[in-house]
Amino acid sequence: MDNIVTTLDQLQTLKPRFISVTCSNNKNDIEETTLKLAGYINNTLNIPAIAHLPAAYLSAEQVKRILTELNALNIQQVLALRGDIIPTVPCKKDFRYASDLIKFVHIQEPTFKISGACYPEIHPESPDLVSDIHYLKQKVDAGCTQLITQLFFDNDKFFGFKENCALAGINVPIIAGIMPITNRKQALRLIKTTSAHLPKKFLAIFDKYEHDPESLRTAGLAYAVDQIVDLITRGAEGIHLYTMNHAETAINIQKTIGSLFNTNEQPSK
Ligand SMILES: NC(=O)C1=CN([C@@H]2O[C@H](COP(=O)(O)OP(=O)(O)OC[C@H]3O[C@@H](n4cnc5c(N)ncnc54)[C@H](O)[C@@H]3O)[C@@H](O)[C@H]2O)C=CC1
Ligand SMILES: Nc1nc(=O)c2c([nH]1)NC[C@@H]1CN(c3ccc(C(=O)N[C@@H](CCC(=O)O)C(=O)O)cc3)CN21
Repeated sequence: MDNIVTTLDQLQTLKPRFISVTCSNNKNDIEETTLKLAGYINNTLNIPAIAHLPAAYLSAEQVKRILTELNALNIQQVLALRGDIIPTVPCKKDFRYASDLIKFVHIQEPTFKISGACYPEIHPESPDLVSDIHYLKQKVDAGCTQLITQLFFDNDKFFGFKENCALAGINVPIIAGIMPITNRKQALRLIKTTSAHLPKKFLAIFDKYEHDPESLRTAGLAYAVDQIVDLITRGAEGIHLYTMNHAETAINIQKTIGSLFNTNEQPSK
């Protein structure tokens, strides 16, 4: 917890438009972890916080209580998720899909800004693109005010996805989720859970610096910077950095291309 607070204090100096605080379905500890940290970000650092709310394993009563606690902390933004399914643990019945949760939050707390997750390369459980976009439209119609993407390394996938969203009448801002590679093991673990296409240029970095963590970090950061410049210049509405609790990643990006962020998001975790 102390480490995270130090990281957050460093991130504050970057004045991001928001900082989101993740939460795992695995642990069932949203009140002690996510809410506490979100409260610190929102009320001590004065940076708007978005609390991740994965609800597949929560009851409506539990979500109600969490929303009340968020209100008490003066936080009115959530990332409404189903979250990762734990194969050995059956889900609760109230929020089978994120759209069920979005509807519920929208009714309970009509003033909340609700973000939803989206998948430029299709959610791994979706049978095809059409059904994925169909259910994404349902999430937006249920009350999402913005979408944040799963991490990706190939910008063309993102822009293709944005076109498909526009065709489907999905008109809310789509914030691009970028994970600068700082740690090989951690990156591989997360990439495995996504269907992210790894471009040749990206794989070359991974191969060349397999045994050189310092150079991997340097090259990974440069890759992210290149990706972000391309996203901004081609019209992305915002960038969300998955900083994995490493403030220096965001600080380095700010130093290099911070002036491009005037009209864009630049948050973390
Ligand atoms: N803290 C975070 O940032 C976390 C993010 N995640 C991400 O969240 C993902 C799952 O959550 P969400 O995207 O919110 O889930 P979601 O409910 O929007 O979608 C999950 C899957 O169900 C499908 N689906 C959605 N609504 C449906 C419906 N009514 N009928 C049939 N199928 C439907 C979707 O196309 C997708 O394949 C995980 O796979 C993971 O990538 C997971 C945990 C934490
Ligand atoms: N499938 C999936 N699940 C997620 O939870 C998730 C996504 N995708 N995509 C976007 C973000 C990124 N998230 C992340 C990414 C990394 C860590 C992480 O660094 N975890 C630590 C372990 C933390 C712990 O459990 O103590 C690690 O070392 O991997 C956590 C959440 C959550 N989100």
